[in-house]
Amino acid sequence: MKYIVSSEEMKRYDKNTTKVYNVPEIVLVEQAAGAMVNELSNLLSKTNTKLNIEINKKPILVVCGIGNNGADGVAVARLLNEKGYEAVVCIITDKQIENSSESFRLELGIYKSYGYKVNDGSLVESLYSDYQNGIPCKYSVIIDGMFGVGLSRDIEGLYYDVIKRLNVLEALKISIDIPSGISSTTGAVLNIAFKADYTYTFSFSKLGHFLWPGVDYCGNVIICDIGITTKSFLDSPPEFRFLEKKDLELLPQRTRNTNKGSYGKVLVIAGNRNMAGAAIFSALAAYKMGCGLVRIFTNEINRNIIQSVLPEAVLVTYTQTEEIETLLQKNLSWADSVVLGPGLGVGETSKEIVKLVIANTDCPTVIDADALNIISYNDDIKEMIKEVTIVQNKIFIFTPHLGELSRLLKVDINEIKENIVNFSKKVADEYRVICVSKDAHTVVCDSCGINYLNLSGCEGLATAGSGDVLTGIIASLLGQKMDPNFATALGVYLHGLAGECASRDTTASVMARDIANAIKIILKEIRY
Ligand SMILES: NC(=O)C1=CN([C@@H]2O[C@H](COP(=O)(O)OP(=O)(O)OC[C@H]3O[C@@H](n4cnc5c(N)ncnc54)[C@H](OP(=O)(O)O)[C@@H]3O)[C@@H](O)[C@H]2O)[C@@H](O)CC1
Ligand SMILES: Nc1ncnc2c1ncn2[C@@H]1O[C@H](COP(=O)(O)OP(=O)(O)O)[C@@H](O)[C@H]1O
Ligand SMILES: [K+]
Repeated sequence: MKYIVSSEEMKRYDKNTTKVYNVPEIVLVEQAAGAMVNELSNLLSKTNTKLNIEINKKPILVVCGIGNNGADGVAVARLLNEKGYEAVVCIITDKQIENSSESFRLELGIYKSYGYKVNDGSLVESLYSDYQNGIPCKYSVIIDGMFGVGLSRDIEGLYYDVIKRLNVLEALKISIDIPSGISSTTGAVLNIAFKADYTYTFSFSKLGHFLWPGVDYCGNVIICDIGITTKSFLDSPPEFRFLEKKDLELLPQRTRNTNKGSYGKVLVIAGNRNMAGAAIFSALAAYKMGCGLVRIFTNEINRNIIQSVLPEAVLVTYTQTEEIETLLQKNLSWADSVVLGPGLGVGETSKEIVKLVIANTDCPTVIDADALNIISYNDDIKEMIKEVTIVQNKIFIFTPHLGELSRLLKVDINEIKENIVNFSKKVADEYRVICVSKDAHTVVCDSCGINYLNLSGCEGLATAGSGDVLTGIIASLLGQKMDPNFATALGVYLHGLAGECASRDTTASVMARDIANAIKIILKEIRY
C-alpha cells in the first residue's frame, strides 16, 4: 500500500517537515533537485530516449516559474550543468522577482554565482518562431518547472502562451512534480497543461498523476525520495492510498483442516428475463475468489441456463411475487455476504426485492447495477438505506459506474468526470456506505475517510459483464470475513489484475468469463 496525496495534503506535509522537524525548505528543494537529477541522468544516458535525440549535442532548457516548483527547476539546471550537461534556465513570470518564493531567490542566487545563463520568455518565443519556420528545436530536453502543487487557478496570458508553444516543440519533455496546468488534486487541466513524457515527483505521488485527464499529461511518473516521510503526516494521514502486488498477501489463507463452510456463503440476488449472464458471472467470480458456497436467487425463467453453465451454484428461484419475501428472508439469514442487483431489472418485483434485502440483510451487501438504479429512482428507498446504515450499522457497498453514479446523484456525468473523487466521497458520506466508483482508475471511498485509488486494470475490462465479475469478487472476500473497506479495495485491485492477465493471454477481445478465469492465475502467482 502506498499513499497518494492531494495538493493541500502535500503542502501540509512540506510545512510539517520544515516547521515540526526543522528541515529548512531550501534543504528540501536541494534534495528534490538532487534526487531528480540522479534519476534523470539515468534516463538521459540511455542512447535512444525519444526522437533519437542526441542529448549531449544539444542543451537542456529548464522553464521555471517563480514559486518553489521554479526553485526546483533552477536547482535542477545547476546540478545538470555540474554533471556536464549544458542546461539553461528560462524564467517565466509576469511579476517582479521580489514576488518570488524565498527558496527561488536563494536558488537563483546560487545558480548565477556559478555563472550559468538565465533567459526570459522571449527565448520560448524565438523557439516557437523557429518551429514555424521549420527549424528544429535547439534544445534536446525541455524541463517544466513552472507550477507544481501550488497551481491555484486557470492558466492564462503569458503562461498560457508559453505552455502552448512548448507543447509543439520537438524535444524530450520532462515535468517537475506535476505537469504545469494539471491540478494535483483532481487531475483537471486548468485551461492548458504541459504535455510531459516523464514526470519526476517528490516523496508521494499526487492524485492528479492518476486521475483523468491528468494521467495523459504525465507520461511515466517517477517518485523521488526527498526525505519527507510518513512522520510528516503527524496525526492526519492522506485520505487516499493505492494497493500493490504485495498487498495480495493479505488475502484470506486456505488451511488444511477446513470445509466449504469455512470460506463463506455468498448469496447472489441477480438476473431476470434475458439477463441470466449477470447472475452467472457474479456467482462464478465469487467461487473463483474462494468462497465455499454460492446460492443464486433469481427468476425461475433462468433455471435451465444457469444450471447448465454453472452447476456448482445452488439455485433459489421465484415464480410469483408472493413467495419472494419468505424465500429471501430464509436465504439472507443463510448468507455471509450478498450481491444485489446485476441484471435484476427495474420493474415492480425487482423494486420489492431491493426493499426486502435492504430491510432484512444482516451481512455485508454489495449493491450494483439495477439495484442502484432502483435506489436512484426512489427517494423512499434512499431514505431507507440511510436509516439502516446510520442507525443499524448495516454494511453496504455501492458499485456504480459513472452512469449509475450520475443517476444516483442527479448530477451530469461530465461534471462527475471532472471530480470523481469528491462525488464518490459524497455518496459514501451521505449514505454511510462504501462507494466504488468504477472507471479506468476506480475510486473506493468509505465514510471514515480511508479511500483508495485503484491503479490496476486496462481497457480489456471494458466489456459486458466485467462489473458483474467485480461484485462476485468483492462479495467472496466479504464472505471470507475480510474487513469490508479493505476487501472492497483489494477486490477492485485484483479484478484489475485479472483484467490485465486476461488481456495478456489473448489477441482477441476479453470476455467477462476470461476475467473470472484469470483470478486463479493471479492467486497462483502469489501462493506458489
Ligand atoms: N514547499 C516545499 O517545502 C517544497 C516544495 N517543492 C516544490 O515546490 C512546489 C510547490 O511550490 P509552491 O507552493 O511555491 O507552488 P508552485 O507550484 O511553485 O506555484 C506557486 C507559484 O505559482 C503562482 N501561480 C499559481 N497558479 C498560477 C496560475 N494559474 N497562473 C499564474 N501564476 C500562478 C503563484 O503565484 P500567486 O498565486 O501568488 O499569484 C506562485 O508564484 C512543489 O510542486 C515542488 O515542486 C519541493 O521542492 C519540495 C519542498
Ligand atoms: N479502460 C478501462 N481500464 C480499466 N478498467 C476498466 C476500463 N473500462 C472498464 N473498466 C472496469 O470494468 C468494470 C466495468 O463495470 P460495468 O461498467 O459495471 O460493467 P457491466 O455492467 O457490463 O458488468 C469496472 O470495474 C471498471 O472499472
Ligand atoms: K511542473
